[in-house]
Amino acid sequence: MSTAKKQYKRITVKSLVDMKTNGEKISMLTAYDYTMAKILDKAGLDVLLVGDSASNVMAGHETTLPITLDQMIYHASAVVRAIDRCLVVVDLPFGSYQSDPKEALRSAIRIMKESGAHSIKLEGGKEIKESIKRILNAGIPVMGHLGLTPQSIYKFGTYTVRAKEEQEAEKLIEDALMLEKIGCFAIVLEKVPAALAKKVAESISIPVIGIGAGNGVDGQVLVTHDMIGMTHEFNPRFLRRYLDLFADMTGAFKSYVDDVKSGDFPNDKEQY
Ligand SMILES: Nc1nc(=O)c2c([nH]1)NC[C@@H]1CN(c3ccc(C(=O)N[C@@H](CCC(=O)O)C(=O)O)cc3)CN21
Ligand SMILES: CC(C)C(=O)C(=O)O
Ligand SMILES: [Mg+2]
Repeated sequence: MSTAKKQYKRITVKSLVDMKTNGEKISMLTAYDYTMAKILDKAGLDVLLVGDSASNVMAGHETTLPITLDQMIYHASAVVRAIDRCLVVVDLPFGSYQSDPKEALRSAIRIMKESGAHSIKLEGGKEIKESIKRILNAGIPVMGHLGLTPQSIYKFGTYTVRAKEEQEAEKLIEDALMLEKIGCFAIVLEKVPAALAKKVAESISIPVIGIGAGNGVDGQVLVTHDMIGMTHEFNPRFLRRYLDLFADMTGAFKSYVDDVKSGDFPNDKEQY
């Protein structure tokens, strides 16, 4: 009897670099739970990001700062249980890596060991170079994140577009080159001018994945709940909404309330 196994083409950090080399764009969305991750994996996404945006989207906080390492591990382990194909990247949350390289490595190891994820992402450039090197030395793939870095929101005060000025743009390019040099497998570029993002993508061999960074980069990422219209009153220019689930779901919930109140639900067939 044949023992045919299901063959899944799993996405690895190597596949992403190959995609850039072959000119194939990389698709990435956020996932925080099993059910959504299952749908995203089946739909053919390349990368799932367990983003610290879970702090906003899942828990209702105003910023990403409050979410804890334990909470990120809880979200990441649910996502990992759902996937057959996607590469899973997990954000190191605020406060879990900024103190020193040893703390950063400890946090990264906890994510890898306790969630089964494949890689981690940290916000920042040269300020956290030693931490990134330490994590990479342990064999953990690292994705960088430059431009708008929401964990530093209180340093800037706004979510406006970053690196519009020459000096900031130069630092961003230097940081991107450094992240490539020390061995990161990809970089997220958030809310920077399209021309700058294109220049960065053309200057390095690792993939640049943009959010609000134009079409000259190697892939795109959005927050899933934003692109399916579940979140409300978040309308940055870079967001394309593919569904209006806030309205559709509200309609469904209203119908359920009506059906319960009227006694229409359950009917004869919906009982024992
Ligand atoms: N739901 C959600 N979606 C996200 O994309 C997201 C989060 N949460 N939480 C963490 C970060 C924060 N991010 C943000 C936040 C705000 C803007 C933004 O463009 N805000 C305003 C403009 C602000 C300004 O110009 O001062 C907007 O146009 O909505 C962009 C990305 C991206 N991330
Ligand atoms: C917006 C993306 C890149 C992110 O870091 C997150 O969802 O936390
Ligand atoms: Mg994040």
